[in-house]
Amino acid sequence: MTKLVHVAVGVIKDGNRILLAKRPQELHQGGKWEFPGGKVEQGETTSEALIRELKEEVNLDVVHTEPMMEIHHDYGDKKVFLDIHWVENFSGAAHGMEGQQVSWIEKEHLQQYDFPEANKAILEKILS
Ligand SMILES: Nc1nc2c([nH]c(=O)n2[C@H]2C[C@H](O)[C@@H](COP(=O)(O)OP(=O)(O)OP(=O)(O)O)O2)c(=O)[nH]1
Ligand SMILES: [Mg+2]
Repeated sequence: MTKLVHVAVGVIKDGNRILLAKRPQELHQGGKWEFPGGKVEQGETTSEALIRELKEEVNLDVVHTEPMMEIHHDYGDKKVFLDIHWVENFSGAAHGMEGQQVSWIEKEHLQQYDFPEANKAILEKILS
């Protein structure tokens, strides 16, 4: 049986730009670009998990998140439940706290990046 992971994912918006981070090579789906986020721990809401993860991963102070969409995806070696929120209310400057590359990308250029398979629907929603 493959494990199921509940992930809080943030589509962080600053005007027309969205924040992307590059997944470290050694992780699941490594080398691909992602929307920052991470596993929801026991007792946390998705929003609480996302606020914690965004501080840990990219050093942003987030005040509020807004549910956007949910995606279930089976990678074969891992099943993920992506609980995706919009993040528009934050302060600070984005920095890759774990040494990962982070980049603000214009919406129109997002399709040029290599994302995990599950992210297709997120891209469509951002561009809709
Ligand atoms: N943060 C994030 N994760 C994504 C996206 N798309 C996508 O399929 N995922 C998957 C990749 C991972 O399997 C999982 C994210 O979990 P994570 O970042 O907490 O897990 P991890 O690989 O760092 O840690 P581990 O489970 O290997 O211990 O969700 C995305 O846009 N953002
Ligand atoms: Mg993570």
